[in-house]
Amino acid sequence: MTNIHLSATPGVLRIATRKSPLALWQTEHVADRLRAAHPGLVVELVPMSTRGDEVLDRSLAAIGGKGLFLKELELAMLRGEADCAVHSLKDVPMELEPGFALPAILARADHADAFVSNRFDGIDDLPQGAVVGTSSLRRQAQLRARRPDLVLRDLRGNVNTRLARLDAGDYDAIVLACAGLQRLGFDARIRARLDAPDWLPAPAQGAIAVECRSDDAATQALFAALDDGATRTRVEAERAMNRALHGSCHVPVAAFATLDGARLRLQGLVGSARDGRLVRADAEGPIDRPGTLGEGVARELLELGAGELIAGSADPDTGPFVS
Ligand SMILES: NCc1[nH]cc(CCC(=O)O)c1CC(=O)O
Repeated sequence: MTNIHLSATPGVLRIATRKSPLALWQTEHVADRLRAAHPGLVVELVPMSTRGDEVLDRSLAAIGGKGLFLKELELAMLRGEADCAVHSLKDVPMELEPGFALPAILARADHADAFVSNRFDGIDDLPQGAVVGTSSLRRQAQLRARRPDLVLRDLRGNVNTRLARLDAGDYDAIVLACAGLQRLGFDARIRARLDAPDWLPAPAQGAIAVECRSDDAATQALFAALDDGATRTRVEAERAMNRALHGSCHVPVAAFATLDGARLRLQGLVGSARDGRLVRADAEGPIDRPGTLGEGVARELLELGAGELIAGSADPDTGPFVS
């Protein structure tokens, strides 16, 4: 694949990435897949120091800004410093910045959440009043619904930091994504998978997406080989539901779609991290209309009172939490 013209140096593709261990793993993974699909193509990583520190991220979320680190990587693409960027799709805003596209959504890894603890086997095994760490409103709402007695404490930082805080004894258990743990070699830390239909993941959890400029046809052509149609269909339904609820990764919204032949099934949930109220809905539709299915489930959730739960989820003092 040497005849494709790339904007900067012909034959070289530069991928912007954040510097966290999970972001670097995911970007290396995409780079390896790309090299395998296009022998001779030179793929380089452009690790970026983002200003997306947690304080800033939180204050931006509070005023309605979203995913600061995405903006940084997009700026790099606009400046011509990188051709594309790799993201966890669950952290990508429902509305992309104008002028950007997702040319590849990779085959989904494990979509489920993980219960991680050094002492207990699962949520139901926790003693009365146990302390569980997670800053995700979605995870907090589902924990509260199942175990109103638990003490939920904030837990931020990258996967490695969160595990270190568990090991330091700050929590009895924490909840993380299985996919992130598995990618970083921490499979053995998963004590229980929290899975559908009882427990639902974030929309698009476990899926990696590549972003590039929508006018960059050469980069889009290179990534076609990495796109997984089944995953794209499923996450489109999940993200359409979240979009219709005006969701982001800062609201207690969960969604999980599955494919069964030509049928697409979507389960959705909206909750309250404060009192554990949950509303659930699910529906089935044809695989060629994922957006319609997502919007339909969102409408059902709104009829069940999801709007009030979402509006009541933002903490007036600290702003919404980050997942
Ligand atoms: N918000 C951080 C984040 N973004 C994506 C993942 C996991 C990987 C994935 O969903 O693909 C994680 C860590 C976690 O939630 O435990």
